[in-house]
Amino acid sequence: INKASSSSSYSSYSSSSSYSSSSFTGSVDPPPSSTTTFTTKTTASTSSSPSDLFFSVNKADKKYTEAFDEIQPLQYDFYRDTCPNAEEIIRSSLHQIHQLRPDISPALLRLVFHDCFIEGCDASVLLDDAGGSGSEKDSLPNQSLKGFDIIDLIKSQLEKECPGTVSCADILVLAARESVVLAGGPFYPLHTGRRDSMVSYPELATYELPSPQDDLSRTTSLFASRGFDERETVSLLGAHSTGMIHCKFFHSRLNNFRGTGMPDLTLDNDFLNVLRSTCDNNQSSPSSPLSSPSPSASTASLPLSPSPSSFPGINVSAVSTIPDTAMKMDYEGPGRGFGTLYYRSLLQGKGLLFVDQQLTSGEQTETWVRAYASDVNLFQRDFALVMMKLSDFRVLTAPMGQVRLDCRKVV
Ligand code: HEM
Ligand SMILES: [Ca+2]
Repeated sequence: INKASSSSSYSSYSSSSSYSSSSFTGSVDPPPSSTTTFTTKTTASTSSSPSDLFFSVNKADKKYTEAFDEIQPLQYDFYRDTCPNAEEIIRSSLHQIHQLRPDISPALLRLVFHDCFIEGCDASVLLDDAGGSGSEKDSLPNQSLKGFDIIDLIKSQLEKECPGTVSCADILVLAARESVVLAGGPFYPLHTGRRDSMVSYPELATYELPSPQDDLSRTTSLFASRGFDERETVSLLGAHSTGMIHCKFFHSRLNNFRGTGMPDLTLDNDFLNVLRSTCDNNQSSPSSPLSSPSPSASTASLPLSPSPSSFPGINVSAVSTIPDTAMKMDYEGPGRGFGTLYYRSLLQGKGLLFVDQQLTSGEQTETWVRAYASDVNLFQRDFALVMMKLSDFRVLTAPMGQVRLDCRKVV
């Protein structure tokens, strides 16, 4: 397996993390109520980026010592000579697509998370099954992923402009960045020069991707094993400020939660009723009964971050452009934005997924939920930093990996 790092480097990456908040957006002060220490994030840094650190960590890794001298670092504007319009093509394509299919931006953000979490940001999630050995995209946690067709579209444009040059892994992280911006989140700088994996990891995707039913300790340990501390985990989940969620992912919380015969008691009562009526109304659709075990069965969905103050004004509208989402609910209310509302909803017991709501059950994580609920700038700054870290996680660079010509197939 052609990877530039070993799993043993995860912890070194985390514990010696020296990429600094201050190098990007100014120093990060703890919120007044916080008891967390910030030694890793506020320490002044001589390393200019997470990827620099990544390479210094791996230089010490004997397994890669021989090949290491050849391994190229990620670079700022890697395609400046070979495909100078690459980033602009990705940006403008996404803006155009967003006009027609606004559901695609959140889908791409989710896609990059599911790629980077499994063996790093190497576009492994985009590979189709070849030869019957399975693929990540067919694994259970990935069956509701969308946006593969959009990546294909962008890739085909880039292939016309500069054949065989821009990797699918770079397309994915750059597209996700645009998606964040389109959702009202922060812009963050990204280095490029990632290469694509030659392998798909269906088993890892099945067992290592977090589940919406996970409790806090499972979630924090999955993220910690990839070098993300609790603060970073809470900020990453702020991605749930945008997009849709199908009833099937939270339906078990509404009536018979974990066999208790009762709903999940951490759910706010009014909110519970809204969720019940939304999901149960849509159960009546003959083509999509919620009780069916089919993955595409439950078609009702909600914005991940509903405005808590606007339940009476829910506007339910059919969205014909989203084939696997029959209903979209638009909550209109004051203060809609990327970040703050999601965390405020959690504080009010209005998290849609159990895994989201769990963030308020731990001392450290709850501190961060409160901090982000009240300080959108803090959230946006942390979110930008953690997306940079995620996007640089365990990347492959030349001479490792390859640049695929078709994102679904190894060359
Ligand atoms: C504990 C970790 C996480 C779990 C269990 C989780 C689970 C889920 C689930 C079940 C959905 C609903 C999918 C659907 O209804 O089709 C969803 C949607 C989404 N997730 Fe996560 N997620 C996690 C973390 C993240 C992270 C770290 C990101 C990005 C940085 C992210 C981005 C998104 C986005 C943007 C959507 C909306 C997708 C759309 O509208 O198409 N998630 N997530
Ligand atoms: Ca991957």
